[in-house]
Amino acid sequence: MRLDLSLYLVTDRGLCTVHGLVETVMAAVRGGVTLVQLRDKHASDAEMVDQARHLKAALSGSGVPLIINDRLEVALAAGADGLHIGQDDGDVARARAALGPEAILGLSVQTHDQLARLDPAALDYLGLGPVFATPSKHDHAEPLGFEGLAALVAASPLPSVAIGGLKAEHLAATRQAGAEGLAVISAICGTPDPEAAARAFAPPPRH
Ligand SMILES: Cc1ncc(COP(=O)(O)OP(=O)(O)O)c(N)n1
Ligand SMILES: Cc1nc(C(=O)O)sc1CCOP(=O)(O)O
Ligand SMILES: [Mg+2]
Repeated sequence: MRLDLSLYLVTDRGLCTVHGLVETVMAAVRGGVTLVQLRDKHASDAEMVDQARHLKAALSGSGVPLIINDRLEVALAAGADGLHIGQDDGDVARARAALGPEAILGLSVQTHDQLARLDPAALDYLGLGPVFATPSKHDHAEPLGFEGLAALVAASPLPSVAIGGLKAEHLAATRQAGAEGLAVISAICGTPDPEAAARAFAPPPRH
């Protein structure tokens, strides 16, 4: 499946109180989300496989891939399109070997040391952040700001999305920093109209 990092929705079931998880995601896809990550820190593996299967069915035919956060076994069991792991979430080479060459595999990076150590051949994209402090991830690293983001993007061997406290008003600065896209939770999940919230991230028309 084609990897378009423009607008990456990372889910938080606890914030999808108005429409529920699947309807929130599908509204956001209608609004322009290009990639979806199922992230649930509280669900059991079985619950997450169930959520992933429902999402996968709903996304079928949309061309939008479903990525699983953290849990390789869930990604495999649900037949998801890929996996996103952080620095402490397991071995990239093992994940690639288990998922196969066609799956999408993303890695979180916060520092230049981490960039220098990664194996680009095993990965498809990087999640760089946090740009800003955010209540959506309690254990996040020191915020990068746009200058720090630009320095990481410049040194990155792979396409990247920026993450952490990003809103639609940050689209231009994020692109200016060189990231291919923005990954967001609360700017879409926590809103009463996820379709409109996603649409707000559309780039302005070119003249
Ligand atoms: C696109 C994207 N980028 C970064 C992250 C953060 O991953 P990680 O550092 O493993 O933190 P958790 O999300 O697991 O709390 C991400 N999920 N997605
Ligand atoms: C899941 C996640 N990872 C981050 C990182 O810095 O790696 S920040 C983050 C939370 C992003 O949520 P929001 O868009 O609501 O700020
Ligand atoms: Mg993780």
